[in-house]
Amino acid sequence: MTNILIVEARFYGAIADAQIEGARAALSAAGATHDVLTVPGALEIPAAIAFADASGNYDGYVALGCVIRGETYHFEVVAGESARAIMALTLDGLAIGNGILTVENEAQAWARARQSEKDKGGEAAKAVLAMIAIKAKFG
Ligand SMILES: Nc1c(NC[C@H](O)[C@H](O)[C@H](O)CO)[nH]c(=O)[nH]c1=O
Ligand SMILES: CC(=O)[C@@H](O)COP(=O)(O)O
Repeated sequence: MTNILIVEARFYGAIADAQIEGARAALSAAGATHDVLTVPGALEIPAAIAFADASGNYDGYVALGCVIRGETYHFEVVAGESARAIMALTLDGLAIGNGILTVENEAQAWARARQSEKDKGGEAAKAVLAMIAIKAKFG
């Protein structure tokens, strides 16, 4: 049984609630089990995944969060560094679906958070399941 850890950054709680619905629906449809771990913000997601991976309990991870541009360069730091660190973990052999939204405003976030044609949470869940299969194919 494939077991996934969803690591959700709840910086924007209502958006996080919508995102996780799509991820959960996709994982359930695929017959995968999952746990949920909550972190404060997107910058904490990569370390939380690394910490959890040490347990050996998970076949893969779904990263969920929402980074909305503000007035300062901090958007680039949070959006860029969370993505870079997640990519580094994948290159270390972890299967991770990155569903962290990096958007200009809340409207763009909502258009991608709910289960709709732009369901990034569901997309990230499907991506990690695909990568688990690819990883298994090559041993
Ligand atoms: N501005 C956003 C943040 N900022 C917080 C950081 O992610 C981090 O928690 C803090 O710097 C402490 O280490 N996080 C988001 O997820 N989304 C944002 O829009
Ligand atoms: C992405 C962020 O860190 C952002 O929400 C912070 O807003 P600001 O750049 O106005 O401090």
